[in-house]
Formats: sequence, C-alpha cells, structure tokens
Amino acid sequence: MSVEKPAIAVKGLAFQYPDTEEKVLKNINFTLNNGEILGIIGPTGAGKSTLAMCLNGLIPQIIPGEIEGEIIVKGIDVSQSTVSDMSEHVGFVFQEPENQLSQMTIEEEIAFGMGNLGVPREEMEDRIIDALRQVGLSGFEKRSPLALSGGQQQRLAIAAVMAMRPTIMIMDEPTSMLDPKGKNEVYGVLRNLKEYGMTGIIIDHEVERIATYCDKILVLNEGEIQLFGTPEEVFTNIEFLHRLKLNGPQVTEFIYKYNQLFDRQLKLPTSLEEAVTVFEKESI
Ligand SMILES: Nc1ncnc2c1ncn2[C@@H]1O[C@H](COP(=O)(O)OP(=O)(O)OP(=O)(O)O)[C@@H](O)[C@H]1O
Repeated sequence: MSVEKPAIAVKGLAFQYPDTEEKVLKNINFTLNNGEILGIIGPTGAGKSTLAMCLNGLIPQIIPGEIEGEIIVKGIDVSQSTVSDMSEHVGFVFQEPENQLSQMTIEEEIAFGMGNLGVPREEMEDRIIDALRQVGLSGFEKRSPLALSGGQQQRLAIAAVMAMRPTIMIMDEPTSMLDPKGKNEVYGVLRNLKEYGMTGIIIDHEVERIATYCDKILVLNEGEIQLFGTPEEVFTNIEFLHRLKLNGPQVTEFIYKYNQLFDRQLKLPTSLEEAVTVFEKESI
C-alpha cells in the first residue's frame, strides 16, 4: 500500500541571517498533511516570515544566510531545487495587495505569473476563468486592478497565484491592510483552497479567524515552536499563550476569565458555537 507523502515535512530546520547574532529559527520540526490549512502565529520578530520563506527556497537562495536541516515539499528536497522550480509547487501572497499587482487589466494580471511558467495561451484563458471564479471575481476580467477594493485586490493576488496551480499556498499577513469585510473575503477564499485540493499556510495575528478556519496551528516564539496542534489543542493552553504575550480567541478568553471569577472549570471553547454548547450544558 502506498502512503501519501505529506505536503510539507520540516526536520531540524535552523536559520541565521548574516547580520543577526543569533539563529532566527531553531530546531523547527513539523509535518503538514495534504489539504490541511496551517495558521502560524507568534509575537513580532518570532521568525514567522522567515519560516515561510524557507519553505519555497527564497531563503537561503535569494535572501542569504546559514541554513541547517531538511525541508521536503511534496516529496521534493527544497535545497536541491531552484526558487523558480519551487514556484510551481508553492505560491506566495504577501501583505500589501497593491505591491503585488503590476498589470493594466485583471486578466493580464493573472496571465503574468502563468507567462513566467510557460503556460500555453489557450490553457491560460481557461485558467483565468477558473481562478476568477475561485475567488469570486468572475466578470471583472477587463477592469483595472487599481479599481478594486483592498479585499478584492488581495483576492486577485490570490487568483494570480492559484492560476499557476501550486499545490501549496502561503499567505503572509494577507489581511493586515484590510477592513473586516476584506478580511472575511480573504478567509473565505482560504477555506475554499481545500476544495481545490490545495494545502494552505497563513501567517496572521487574527486569532479568531485562525481558530475558525485552520486545521492546525503553529505557535512560534523567538525562533522556536512552542505549540503545534489543532485549534483546540493550542488555544486551550491559554495561560501558556499569555506568557508569550499572545491571546486566544475572545470567546476562549471570556470563558477563561469566567472560570477564574466564579471558580469554575468550564471547558474552554475556541468558537462561539462551542461556547453556546458549553453554556447550555452549564444551565442544565
Ligand atoms: N533580511 C533580514 N536580515 C537580517 N535580519 C532579519 C531579516 N529579516 C528578518 N530579520 C530578523 O529576523 C527576526 C525574525 O523576523 P521575521 O520577519 O521572520 O519575524 P515575524 O515573526 O514574521 O515578525 P512580524 O510579525 O513582525 O512580521 C527578527 O529579529 C528580524 O529583525
């Protein structure tokens, strides 16, 4: 029986920039299965972006430094592959949507990345239609990217990456410049990645949304993994998170405080629905 390879397997990863005194990543080990969505959280400077950039070889190939350990993405050893080859497997979406957009029309914007991969013209047309449908921007082909709202621009940036058909999508703080509506739009697309057989990684400070949309959570602090597990496994460690100056979802924090104030031991929920169930049981 053949066992499916994980989407990402990281073993003993450590990294140091040339001008930092200490390692920015230390002994990182984790595995992400195909189709899972991973949320990476941690304080500023924890090493979240650095970790993400190691996963497609951007570090150390474009941004140099001293790297140790092994990163296997879809069975490929990243250290033995070029960044351009890895871009077929791993797509990246960054914080500021407008910095990722350079073309006059939305369809040209989506065609741009595919052109770099050498996708034939007829195939491009199909992929443009498909990618715009996936992010809810069908019918916008001829518009200027600049005429879109922030949330729509970020969805376009995601569509441009999706059209390149990577199997893994990494989003580094994709919603930090967006209003709540834009944030919801981007997380809606993140949830749909699974439907298209993709694996997703999102770095964000939005713990409510991370808890709701992600299958696994990785907590990074000072370059080390502090917690890795399901949202329930991670966010119920609320006191530990507080020691790292992190908060859990508001609903988790609320029940935690309630337990303290009224000397109770209610199960800590990570979603509103779960909190309702906890209180229903409480009032029986
Ligand atoms: N190109 C670089 N050269 C030297 N040091 C860097 C470089 N990029 C990041 N660093 C340092 O590495 C550490 C980790 O940075 P990184 O951006 O990965 O953290 P982060 O968790 O993504 O932070 P944030 O939440 O603020 O984006 C920080 O101390 C940062 O100053």
